[in-house]
Amino acid sequence: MSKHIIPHNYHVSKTDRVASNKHNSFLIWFTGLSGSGKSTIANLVERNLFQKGIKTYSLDGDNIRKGINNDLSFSPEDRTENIRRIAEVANLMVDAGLVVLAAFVSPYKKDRENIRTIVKDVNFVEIYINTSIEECERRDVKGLYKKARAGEIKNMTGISAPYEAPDNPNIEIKTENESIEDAVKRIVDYITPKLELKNE
Ligand SMILES: Nc1ncnc2c1ncn2[C@@H]1O[C@H](COP(=O)(O)OS(=O)(=O)O)[C@@H](OP(=O)(O)O)[C@H]1O
Ligand SMILES: Nc1ncnc2c1ncn2[C@@H]1O[C@H](COP(=O)(O)OP(=O)(O)O)[C@@H](O)[C@H]1O
Repeated sequence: MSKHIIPHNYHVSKTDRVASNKHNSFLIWFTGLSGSGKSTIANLVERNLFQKGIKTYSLDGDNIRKGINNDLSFSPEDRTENIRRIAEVANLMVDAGLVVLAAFVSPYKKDRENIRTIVKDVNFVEIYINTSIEECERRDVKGLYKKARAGEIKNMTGISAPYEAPDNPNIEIKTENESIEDAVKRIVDYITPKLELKNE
């Protein structure tokens, strides 16, 4: 090492940040079809945590695909790059001491495995919002399925592009059988012990 490169002795570490926040930081990842309920459930989980004083931040299509990833389409390659960049951004936020909630279709298993590698297994909670394509199409929250059926949208997940369901998610929510409130409670109950700092 050159004598001109002085090590940073006063670096603020992740350990310092989580100690200051008084809770652990990690990434809660919601995957599922468009209209499955990812954003609805993630937003309510975030509100619940935020009201308890947890430092949180949500990443979703609105703040990512309109910003840092506005150069990406819905081709398989671009979805892979979309998820990789989101995982890298989330990793920085976890390092900054935040509980990050990310809601993305993320249809490919290999891309979700890559998130696990980027943020490290212990920092990753995978939640599968399992709603059938028939129900998502019935809800058609944004009118996208109608457009996909009319051939106006190509590569629509569940219609003309695949969705690879997780084999072993930390939590699976079947929204056709479970209310929004019950799903939020189940997720918050799962997360709460993970927030606790050990060796205090
Ligand atoms: N072709 C196609 N397939 C799936 N979804 C589409 C498509 N085109 C646009 N949209 C809208 O974009 C949102 C999905 O973006 P994501 O970044 O989550 O997708 S991915 O993870 O890269 O697959 C998704 O948002 P959500 O409905 O919130 O899931 C859709 O509203
Ligand atoms: N049990 C449930 N869990 C989540 N959403 C539900 C449920 N039942 C009905 N919905 C409705 O389904 C829609 C899901 O939309 P949204 O959360 O935007 O999905 P996504 O973010 O996956 O595209 C919302 O209108 C929501 O009110």
